[in-house]
Amino acid sequence: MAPGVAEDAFSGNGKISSTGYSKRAFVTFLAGSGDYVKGVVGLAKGLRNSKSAYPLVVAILPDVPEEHREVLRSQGCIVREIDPIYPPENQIQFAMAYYVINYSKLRIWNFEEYSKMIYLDADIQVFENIDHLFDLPDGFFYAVMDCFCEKTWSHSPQYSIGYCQQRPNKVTWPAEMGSPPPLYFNAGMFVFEPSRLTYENLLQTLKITPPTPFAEQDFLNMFFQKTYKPIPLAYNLVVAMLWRHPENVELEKVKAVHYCAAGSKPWRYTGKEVNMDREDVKMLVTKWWDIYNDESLDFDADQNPGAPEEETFSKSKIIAPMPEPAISYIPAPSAA
Ligand SMILES: O=c1ccn([C@@H]2O[C@H](COP(=O)(O)OP(=O)(O)O[C@H]3O[C@H](CO)[C@H](O)[C@H](O)[C@H]3O)[C@@H](O)[C@H]2O)c(=O)[nH]1
Ligand SMILES: O[C@H]1[C@H](O)[C@@H](O)[C@H](O)[C@@H](O)[C@H]1O
Ligand SMILES: [Mn+2]
Repeated sequence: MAPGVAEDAFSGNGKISSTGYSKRAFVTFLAGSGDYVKGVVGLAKGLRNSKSAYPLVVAILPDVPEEHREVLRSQGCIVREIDPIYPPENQIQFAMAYYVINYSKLRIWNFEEYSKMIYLDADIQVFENIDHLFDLPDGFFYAVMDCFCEKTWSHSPQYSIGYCQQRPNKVTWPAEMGSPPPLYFNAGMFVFEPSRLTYENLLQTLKITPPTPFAEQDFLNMFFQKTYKPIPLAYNLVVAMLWRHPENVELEKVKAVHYCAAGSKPWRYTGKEVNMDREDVKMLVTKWWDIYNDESLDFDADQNPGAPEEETFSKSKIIAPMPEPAISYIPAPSAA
């Protein structure tokens, strides 16, 4: 059990409380005209398959084409356009060049019509109901601890000495390197409370925070360091855990899988990249496709009168404009 979280917080059955229904939602993020829209469609269907009681909001950047917005609406998603957010200019190299667009995710703290949300990357699939996470006590930031062993971490001191918080006693943190790094979460999945105050604080803090390799993931880790509470790996199985820390993985208990390792995105999967020929990876990719291709999981507007919301409401209609920071920006590359 993750430190700091009561066992019974994970035994909920996903029932809707009479007051909480409209104030809770899942939220994902979509940028560009590429194939991540498939991930969002898969996720919407996966949430339906898991009998979730809550809708999926898709925070989209202006560069998402109208056909893709229409596909998302036809799958029951609530489409919300957001303006991009850029970090202060800096010469830093992101672990992946496109991570820069992920700072725009900070806009979801401004979705104040929801009291609690669960953020999921578009390359996550939910295989079992996780609605009970909405019942976790307010006031904390919940997410799954990351692993530092993949090459994407090669820039870090953790990677250079072979230290990973997933097995902190194998290589211990050397005293001469100071105190060990604080617990670090993967920002592909987290439970949070939208709040105007937090949102403004995030944007103000970003203005004075130089970008770092994991972009908004590093930033959120810094910002929520004191309120972060780890939750079990089953809520965001970063696929590399299968070969880096198999002793920590109980595959049959996994509820959400994060296809983030190189070559593992199901809609791009070829099986050729390193580790991609593993049987467990093939099985998880097949399970993703089974949901994506299952027509019985398509949204049925007749069964859901009134949903999804008719209109794609843009930020300008519902949110008072946020002044842009008076600093120079790194231009965002078009999304991969
Ligand atoms: O062209 C793109 C690229 C990304 N995305 C969105 O951005 C998310 C993040 O991208 P990836 O899933 O490809 O990235 P990783 O899983 O490797 O990224 C991890 O590190 C990132 C650092 O910026 C973010 O924190 C991200 O949430 C976290 O899971 C996607 O799921 C998707 O929702 C798009 O919509 N279009
Ligand atoms: O967010 C990143 C990303 O998901 C990478 O693919 C993974 O290797 C890292 O551990 C993680 O920090
Ligand atoms: Mn991801």
